[in-house]
Amino acid sequence: MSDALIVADLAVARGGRTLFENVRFIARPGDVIVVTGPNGVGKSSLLRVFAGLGRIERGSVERPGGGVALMDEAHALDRGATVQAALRFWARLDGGPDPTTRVAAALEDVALGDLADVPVRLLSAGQRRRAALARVVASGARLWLLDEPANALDAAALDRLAALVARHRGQGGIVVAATHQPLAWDDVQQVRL
Ligand SMILES: Nc1ncnc2c1ncn2[C@@H]1O[C@H](COP(=O)(O)OP(=O)(O)OP(=O)(O)O)[C@@H](O)[C@H]1O
Repeated sequence: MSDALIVADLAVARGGRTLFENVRFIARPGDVIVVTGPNGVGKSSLLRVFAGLGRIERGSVERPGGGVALMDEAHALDRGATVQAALRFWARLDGGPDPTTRVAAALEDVALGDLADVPVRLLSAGQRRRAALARVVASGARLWLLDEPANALDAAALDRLAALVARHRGQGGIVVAATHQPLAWDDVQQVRL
């Protein structure tokens, strides 16, 4: 297994229809890929394939070693649990040492430390998105797959997201983000579907 995400001549279908084809790129440690395109073109489907959750019609995807974390609506936090309990559940599933410490640090990273004991169902839309980002941060995975990470975020939260992405790439991480919003991140590769 290499340390890069290698995508070769990829085509993905859903419901018997080819969504896109001929997607190819290589993302090495420190690289950020921003995927754009109109509604329904298949951005979320592409991230699911990178996470190993979707079917490939043609081509290939080679994932880097070091784990994958997908932030999307399907990986919602337990609405009845407190923020920290919901995150610890995922941190334990993701594996690695000391989930409690990792979750506490990730909550500080997204400025949700003060809401650690609040039930997930009481969070605002932007706070929920920050909690979902904390799940990805706490996972310790090398490859972050972020589906619409900027949705519902205010200016301060957008700055923190950018800083966390910069820190992750500085540590040799790889980020693939699907977005409708312009992301003010430096030095990214664009993939348009
Ligand atoms: N489970 C499914 N079975 C069949 N088709 C599906 C399924 N899930 C999604 N699709 C279809 O696949 C296509 C791509 O959906 P996807 O969510 O990947 O697009 P997207 O580019 O992320 O869209 P958006 O910008 O609206 O978030 C859509 O036409 C959608 O209807």
